[in-house]
Formats: sequence, structure tokens, C-alpha cells
Amino acid sequence: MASPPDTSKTAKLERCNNYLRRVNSAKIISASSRLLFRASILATVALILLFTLHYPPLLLLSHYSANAAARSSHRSLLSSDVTYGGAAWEREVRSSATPRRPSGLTVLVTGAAGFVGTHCSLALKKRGDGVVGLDNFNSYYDPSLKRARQSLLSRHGVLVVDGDINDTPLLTKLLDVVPFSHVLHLAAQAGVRYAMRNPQSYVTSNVAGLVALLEVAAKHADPQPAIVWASSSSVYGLNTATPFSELHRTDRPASLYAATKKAGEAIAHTYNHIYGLSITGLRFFTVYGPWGRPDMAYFSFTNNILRGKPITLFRVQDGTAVQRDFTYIDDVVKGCLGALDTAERSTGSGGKKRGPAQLRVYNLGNTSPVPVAKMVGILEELLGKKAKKHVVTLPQNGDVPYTHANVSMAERDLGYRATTDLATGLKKFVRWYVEYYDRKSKKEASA
Ligand SMILES: O=C(O)[C@H]1O[C@H](OP(=O)(O)OP(=O)(O)OC[C@H]2O[C@@H](n3ccc(=O)[nH]c3=O)[C@H](O)[C@@H]2O)[C@H](O)[C@@H](O)[C@@H]1O
Repeated sequence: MASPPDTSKTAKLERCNNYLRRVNSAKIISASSRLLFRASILATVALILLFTLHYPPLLLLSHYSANAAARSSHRSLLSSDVTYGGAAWEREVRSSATPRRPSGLTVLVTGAAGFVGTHCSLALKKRGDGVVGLDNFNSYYDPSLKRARQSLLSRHGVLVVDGDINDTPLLTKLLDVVPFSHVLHLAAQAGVRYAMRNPQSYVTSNVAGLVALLEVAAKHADPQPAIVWASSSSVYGLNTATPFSELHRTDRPASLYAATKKAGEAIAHTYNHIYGLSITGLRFFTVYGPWGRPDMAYFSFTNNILRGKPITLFRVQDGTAVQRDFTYIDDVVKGCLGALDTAERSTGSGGKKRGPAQLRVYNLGNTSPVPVAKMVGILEELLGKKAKKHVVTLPQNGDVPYTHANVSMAERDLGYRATTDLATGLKKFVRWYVEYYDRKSKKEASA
């Protein structure tokens, strides 16, 4: 008799088959998902490659800047909306840097959208030198004024690259693209009293920024450019010997601003000594004029007088007037160009000094101090309106009571001579001020 089928065995077999089927289908699923995963990686790589071939400058962008995100918004500000760091950008930089006269200079102007930077860039371009500007357009004062200066420069064929002096890859790139003969370094955190509110900004721009620039100029640039840069009359600090001479002591700065400019002069000495950089420091004395800085007294006073708002006038503790050696912008520009023209070549290359190099420092002042109250009187006359004066004793804010430049060294070496008195210079400033803000308000009204 046939024995009955062993049902427990069949069930076991069935379970085993089921198990094998599950294992197999799991294997198939995992194999196909691996395949899918590999395929998607391949597709992504292919897409990136395709994208890169079409937009190579985007890669450059991330390479050249630590703050690429901020930079990407700058691209549209170039004159023809070219991509930063790309071939078209390099062409624009080279074209702006090309001199239009035989043996013209090739100058990188930092702080080119600033007050002195704009005037110097224009003057250089007008006489046929090649100029490329660099400016970070920060908001220390109304950036729209800096943009307006940038437009003015652009109309004269000067490109202002939107970037920071602390951006070493950008500086390196610029000095790679153009063998600049000179750097006119005017980018800085200016303002004496603001240093109490934002001390770090002075260290960042006036110390770290200067070092960043000198590092690239000394170690990377080939040839090394000659450097002319903006120091300040404020380095004389608590010095009481007048008029201020370059031979006087400058080791008692009264503000952090002054201390960072003094530090800059010491740093300049070091880079000259170690690397053979030719460096000229210019001590500016309260520069004023059209396209000026709204944070400065003559500018903000004009604003307030026209709006019927009060102005604060400082008076020295002993009751004497605070005085400044106000210097008109055109005179300062001549001094800057004189310094560039007489600057000797740097002697080093690749971070190695080949011989002693030129190291200079000059006062660029007007040589006739004027009480601030008198400056206000001139403005009142020009504006046809009385100021609401609020006179207070000079607070502990880093201000010095008096400045007066001895410019005999600049006269001798740079051919410098200040020819504009305060009344003449302020007249030109007021004419510009009225025109500029009139045009601006009409533009805003029609927008
Ligand atoms: O030549 C320089 O070394 C310096 O000149 C100016 O600094 P400052 O002379 O203080 O120029 P303003 O801020 O325009 O002040 C001019 C005068 O007006 C006075 N003042 C300023 C502001 C104010 O509200 N009231 C007032 O009486 C100041 O005490 C000073 O005597 C610039 O702001 C600095 O960047 C530059 O380095």
C-alpha cells in the first residue's frame, strides 16, 4: 500500500522555495537599484560637465573668491555685463589698463569709487594712462554716490572692479591679468570719529587690507609694481610743533584711525626693507571738493544748513577755535600724480629683494589752516542760508585741535603746490552739490 504523502515535507519544501524566491527577488531589486544609482551618478556627472562647458567662468568664480555668493551679484555691474573672472572680463580689465600715450603708466587704483580715487582715476585716464579701479562699495556712506562715481568713471573708460582688497585671489588674478607698473592704494576705512563706533573696520581695511595688497605685490606680481598709498595728517596726533613736518614725531596717534595709518607707514617700511617694494605714503590733510565724502564736516554741514537742521561745532577746551588745513581735491590729485611719476621701480621679484628700493612719505596739505567756524561762514554765504550752530567743547573723540602742513618736501620732490584757497574750493563743491542732488531728486521723482 502506498504510503500517504508526507505533508510536513511538502510544506517544508514549499517554505524553502518561497524563501529562495524572496531572496532572489531581493537580489534582483538590490542589483537594479545599484544600477539605477550608478546611472544617476553618471547622469549627474554628465550634466555637470555639460554645464561647465557652457559656463566655465562659474568655476573660476568659486575658485577666485572666498565670498563667491556676494561676488556673483557684482557681475552685472561691469560695463557690459560680463561674467567675473571670465575671458570677457579679462578683456575689459586689459582694455581699461591699456595706456593711450607712449610710456604711459598702468595703474591699479584701489578705492577707485571713493572721493580721491575717482578724481585720481579720471586725471590719470585723461592724460593717457591705463587705469583699472577696485572698490568694495561698502555702506560706510551712501553707496549710491559711489555708484554714481563708478558711472562717471565708466563713461571715461575706467573699469571699476567690484571687490575687496582683502580678497587675495582677486588681487592675484588682477595682477596676473595686467602687469601694473603702479598701484595707487586709496582704499581705506576713513573718518576719525567713526573709529570709536566701529574699530574693527579700521583694522580690516587699513591694516589687514594693506598687508594683503603688499603681500601680493611683493611675492606674486611680476614685475613688482611701485606703490603709492594714502596715509593721513592724523598720524601727527598729539604733536604740537607746527607746521607739521615729515621729520616730526608721529608716535602719539590720537585716534584708532590715526593709529592704523601710522601702522600702515610701519608696514610699508617692512615691505620695502624685506621685499624691495618701492613705496610712497602721502599724508592727506582734510581733503574736500566735488564728489566728496558725505561723512566729512563741510559736506554734512552743507546738508544740514540747506535742510535747516542744526550743526555741531567743536571748540577747543581753552576756548580757541578748532582749525584744519583744508586741502582742495585738485591739488591733492596733482600730488598723487607727482608721486606716481617720480616713483622708482621696485627692486624685487617673487618675494626676493634684489637691492634697496625707494621709501618715501610726504605731506599733501594746503599750508594755511582755517578755523572750522570760518569754513561754516563761507558755506553760509555760498548757500545763502544761516547755520543753526550748536557749539560744544571738543569731546574725547580722537579729533586733534589743529593741523597745518609743511609741504616743502613734496614741493621739492613731487613738484607739488597747493593753489586753491578754501573759498574757491568750497564754491566749486557747492556748485557740484546742488547740481548732483537736484539731478538725483528729479531722477527719483520720475522713477
Ligand atoms: O586729513 C586727515 O588726516 C583726515 O581728514 C579728515 O578728518 P577731519 O580733519 O577730522 O575732517 P572732518 O571730519 O571733515 O572734520 C573737519 C573739522 O570739523 C570739525 N567738526 C567735525 C564734525 C562736527 O560735527 N563738528 C566739527 O566741528 C572737526 O573737529 C574737524 O576739525 C578725514 O575725515 C580723514 O579721513 C582724513 O584722514
